[in-house]
Amino acid sequence: MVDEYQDVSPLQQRLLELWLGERDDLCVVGDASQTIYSFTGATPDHLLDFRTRHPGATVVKLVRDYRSTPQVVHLANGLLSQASGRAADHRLELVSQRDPGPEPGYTEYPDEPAEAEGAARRIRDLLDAGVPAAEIAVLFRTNAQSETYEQALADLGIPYQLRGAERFFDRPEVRKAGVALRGAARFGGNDTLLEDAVDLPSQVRAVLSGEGWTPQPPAGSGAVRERWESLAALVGLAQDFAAAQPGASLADLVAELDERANAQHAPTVQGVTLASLHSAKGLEWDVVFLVGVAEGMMPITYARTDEQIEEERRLLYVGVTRARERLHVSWALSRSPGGRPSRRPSRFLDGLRPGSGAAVGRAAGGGAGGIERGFTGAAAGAPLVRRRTQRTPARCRVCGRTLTDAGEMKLMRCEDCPSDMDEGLYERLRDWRAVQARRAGQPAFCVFTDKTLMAIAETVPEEEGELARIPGVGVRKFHRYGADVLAICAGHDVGGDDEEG
Ligand SMILES: Nc1ncnc2c1ncn2[C@@H]1O[C@H](COP(=O)(O)OP(=O)(O)OP(=O)(O)O)[C@@H](O)[C@H]1O
Repeated sequence: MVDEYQDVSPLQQRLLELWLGERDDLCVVGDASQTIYSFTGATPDHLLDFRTRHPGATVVKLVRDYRSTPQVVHLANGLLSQASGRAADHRLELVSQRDPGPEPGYTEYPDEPAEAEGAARRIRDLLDAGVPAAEIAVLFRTNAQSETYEQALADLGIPYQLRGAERFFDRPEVRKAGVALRGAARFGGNDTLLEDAVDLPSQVRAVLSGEGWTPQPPAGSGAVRERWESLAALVGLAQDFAAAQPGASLADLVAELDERANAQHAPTVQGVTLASLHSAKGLEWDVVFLVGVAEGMMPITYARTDEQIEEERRLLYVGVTRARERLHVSWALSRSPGGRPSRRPSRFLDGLRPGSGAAVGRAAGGGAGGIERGFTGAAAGAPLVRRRTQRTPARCRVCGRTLTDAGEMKLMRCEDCPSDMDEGLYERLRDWRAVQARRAGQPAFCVFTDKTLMAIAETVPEEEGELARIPGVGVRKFHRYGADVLAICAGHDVGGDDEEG
């Protein structure tokens, strides 16, 4: 008995033949529309030619779909109706056996971090409504996309597990890059590598060039490309960090990476699944978020030939058919906050998502609703000013001087300008922080650094917007600790006792 027979390689087929010998005692199960491993040499031809090789074989077409709602199946059928090539000639129109459910949702975001935060917020709502974390998955095209989602989930305190890949900061190339960046930060100006690097992103690019990063991606897919994508994700992180914290040094970036790695390493019990589309094969969840469904990612840029494009379509089909009840499809118009909104939603959704032009094949039609515009921060109702989008120069709130030192920016004043800190409040915040850190099993600075606590004790924020604007209070910390901090600032006792459990 062979499952996933559409994806057997010539070697596996040969092994099967050797096992079988002269016998015909064989059953194979497969779906040519789910062929997604052609790049490893696998081919659906063994499945499609089975009847020729075994003329006496009985063919059973399984068209009843017991997994997904009619709405999800409708989209899956719509995707395949536009497919071409040999596999598509053998496609089946699935018929859902389940009760109706919600229409798939489509959300467009201005940038990738906003998309990840949007998905994380929806997941938070689902968890609060009682959906088990194990019934939710976020599926993406490349493993390098995981970091943004790992961070967004960690920001909201949502446990997650990665499937088919190591956590971003555990990957060998990311660890090695971290060591190199740490070394360069320590040597600072004495490092000859950094001689020509004028700003933080170019310093990072210079250091990572020694680790295999190149301005252009390597040709093709596979492990080399995956490693490059990880390094490119680090370069992207450095660019975003430098844009949000003008004047930040390499050492500040290393501290930020450490903080992210710590936050993402919270122990998980049962979590939301983060997986690439390839490693989601054969699995299913009640709720599936298909993210990054934009041209360039889906189909991926290096898919050039018609066959490669068709394989990308099948990959999306695999993703759609993982959802039992709820499916959220999203994409971002630019990679980074403030970037040029040059991306467009995947061509595979043409004619299928509301508001898109007519499809080449039969449109899936149906489905009320439209595309949501996903925003973050204030636009989403939360009074957040996101660190990453902060563009105006930071100024000392005592003397007005432009601040360039990261520590001073956190304090929101020059180190030597007089502090008007409420000492009592500062102490109460420190006590509260110690309790939070113990509960989370993390060092205190992972909750808030001393500088951020000082800035809070000097500002004494009275409302959410004021707190959110304090550097060091990112989205994750705002959501996690904002209510407590505001209550402490208002003089309330938030129960700092460290009860177990
Ligand atoms: N006859 C049935 N009655 C009720 N539920 C069924 C029946 N057959 C399958 N299911 C359910 O449908 C879902 C999908 O089944 P299964 O995983 O076997 O499908 P599959 O064809 O292998 O899917 P894929 O290849 O797309 O991963 C599972 O949750 C399974 O329990």
